[in-house]
Amino acid sequence: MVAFGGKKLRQMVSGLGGNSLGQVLAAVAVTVLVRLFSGPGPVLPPEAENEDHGDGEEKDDADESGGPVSGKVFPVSIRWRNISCSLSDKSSKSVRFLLQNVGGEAKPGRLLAIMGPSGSGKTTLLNVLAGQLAASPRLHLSGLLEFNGKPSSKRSYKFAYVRQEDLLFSQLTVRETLSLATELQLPGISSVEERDEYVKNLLFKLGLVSCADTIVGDAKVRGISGGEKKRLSLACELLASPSVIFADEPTTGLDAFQAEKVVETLQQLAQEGHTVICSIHQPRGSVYNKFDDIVLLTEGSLVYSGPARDEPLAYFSKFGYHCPAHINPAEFLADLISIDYSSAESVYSSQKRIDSLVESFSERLSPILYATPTTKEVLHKNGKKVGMRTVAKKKGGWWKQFWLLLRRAWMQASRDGPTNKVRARMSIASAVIFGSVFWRMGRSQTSIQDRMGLLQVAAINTAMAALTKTVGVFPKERAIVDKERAKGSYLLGPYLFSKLLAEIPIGAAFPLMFGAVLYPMARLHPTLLRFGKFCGIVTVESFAASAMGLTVGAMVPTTEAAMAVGPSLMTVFIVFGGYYVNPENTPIVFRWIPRVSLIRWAFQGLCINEFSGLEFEHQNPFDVQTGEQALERISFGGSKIRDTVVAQSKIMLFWYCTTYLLLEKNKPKYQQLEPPPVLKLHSKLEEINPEQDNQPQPLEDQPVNEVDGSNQSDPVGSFILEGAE
Ligand SMILES: Nc1ncnc2c1ncn2[C@@H]1O[C@H](COP(=O)(O)OP(=O)(O)OP(=O)(O)O)[C@@H](O)[C@H]1O
Repeated sequence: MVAFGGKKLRQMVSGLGGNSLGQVLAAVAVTVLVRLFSGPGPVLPPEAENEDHGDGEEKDDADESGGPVSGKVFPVSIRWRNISCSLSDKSSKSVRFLLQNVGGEAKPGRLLAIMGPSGSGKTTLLNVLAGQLAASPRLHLSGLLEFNGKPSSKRSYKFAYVRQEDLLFSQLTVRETLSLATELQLPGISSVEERDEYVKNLLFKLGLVSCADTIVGDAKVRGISGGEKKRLSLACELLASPSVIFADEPTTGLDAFQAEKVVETLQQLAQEGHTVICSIHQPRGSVYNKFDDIVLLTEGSLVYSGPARDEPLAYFSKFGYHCPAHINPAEFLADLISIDYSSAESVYSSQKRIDSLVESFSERLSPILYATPTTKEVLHKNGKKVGMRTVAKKKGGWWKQFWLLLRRAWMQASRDGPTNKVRARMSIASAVIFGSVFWRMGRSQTSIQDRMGLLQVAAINTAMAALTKTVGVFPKERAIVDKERAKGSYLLGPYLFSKLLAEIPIGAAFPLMFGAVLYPMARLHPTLLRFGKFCGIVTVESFAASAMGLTVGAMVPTTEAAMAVGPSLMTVFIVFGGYYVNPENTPIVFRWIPRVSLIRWAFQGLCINEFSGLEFEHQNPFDVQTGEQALERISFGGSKIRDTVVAQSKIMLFWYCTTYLLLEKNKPKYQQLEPPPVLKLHSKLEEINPEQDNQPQPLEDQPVNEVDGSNQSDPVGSFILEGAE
């Protein structure tokens, strides 16, 4: 093992001149500064805030739904009752209700908006309905949820979940995004012409024709607009032929025009037979008028659930709250159910008003009768047609997936000009700075330590550059991949393998640039073969560091966490990088680290490449005369460059396998929906008063599940659910 640490290092420093250590420290400091000031990190897809993944769907039900372009949709009604979601705080032993006894209904052909002030529970309810509420031991979720009269555990329909953040590859054009998604998700469309036609129809349907050949873009390169991104996300989701479309705040961050276009698209999809549910904060009047139904939430409680437009205004006017003429009803409703924090009295009075509205509505267990219930005829009509035009859902084979993903990964990596420019500038800048610090090293005794110092910082710089690039990008890309894999678009193997291959040419370019500038400047061992080996060693090290970055990105949920974990982990490998500490002098538990440190192996390879065959000027008999003697002093004598390559390959393989296993294991988990306490349910059912004004139908009378003809209103039996997936 390395014997060149601790005391020997001090001896060397004093023996070979203190300047060398100063140079090393200066070079390390420069590395850090270059990293800090070399501009923003690379960006792949647009920023992802919620790491909530996986658009769930029933994969075995492909034949039930028509293709998105055909317009034939399998109709699905959703009903929910007594949905409560509580969050327990162990420290204070308190329980906070995020949702309390919420009920409602969404029907095919109708656009339902979940509205309410910020923090009222809109997203929570949407996630519950989609079975996508992230699992947490602090959460407790109970209630009744059924789809076409069947418990949610037995649902057999497809749904799309359009998230607030748009998870798209930034360097692909709109057409390429859809075309690749079609190839991956619908391999049944085999001919290019057919696929182009399919994509063309989708572009037309979603109003994306004018931007079809524009790249999606990101924070660095302007691409399509926010509204277009949202519609592209919708288009990608429609490929799965969903019956139900969930959209979480689809208008957030959009200007009024774009917001209206997005809601118009949702309305159009609803009119084609999809059941569309979206959460929305405070829509403008023209947007509000596009909703067929609304659910109004405040502080997790229901204030109104039923038809939109004039009905809620009529309902609230019964309590003396009249919407003034020419006022946006959405604004009126938002004001009505928001707490006014302007003064103590206003807080008290608005809270009182909200409490009484919640209480009034809770007295009606079932929501107000929907204006245009879907008839049996419509459901059967649509139901019969589906399947005929369904595109075969059999996924393409391993190699087909691999080639498609390789194409996509290559387009993403090679077109990302700003990121590649930043990386190239960073590589050249660090090489120039190190080259200047270690300018034209001679063959004096002091140059031995200079050389070692330079090779160590070169190994550190290469590893850190590759690691930071990967951890900065991969968590975001993982969100897209998780989403696509949840749809069953492809397997993990082809994805990882294609990513590895696509990134080889670009990943190799930067260490090569670094080596090409640094090598002559520092006047390292001056033969072409040694130069080639130097570049080869740093390139292999760079790939090993990238592989480690993938593992970190697969292990933690966000880019920020990966940025914290990755460099910290690398610091351990730097400490045991072969230069700073002799592992023999460390506690036994740490002595294995150098064997797995990619920095140490790179350093060892670079030292062997540099020192073997070199001769140094010497005056004293104890001076180092040859490179081999210098290698002996750091315990690298007798080692070969091949050892480095083999060890780095093993390290790389280890990190790739770990990434694979982590990605397989770290699938998102969702909160289970438990049935509400039976007694509570019974007592609530007994409270139903069919005589009440505006009273919705009692559960027994509600027309649901016309598709299979069964009576879905079985008040207890069919309501006992096992919860979302
Ligand atoms: N897993 C969770 N852990 C802790 N608090 C949570 C969790 N999920 C939701 N909340 C809290 O529940 C409340 C409702 O959140 P939710 O995101 O559903 O509100 P929202 O109406 O969608 O708000 P906004 O319009 O601001 O997005 C918030 O106060 C939120 O902090």
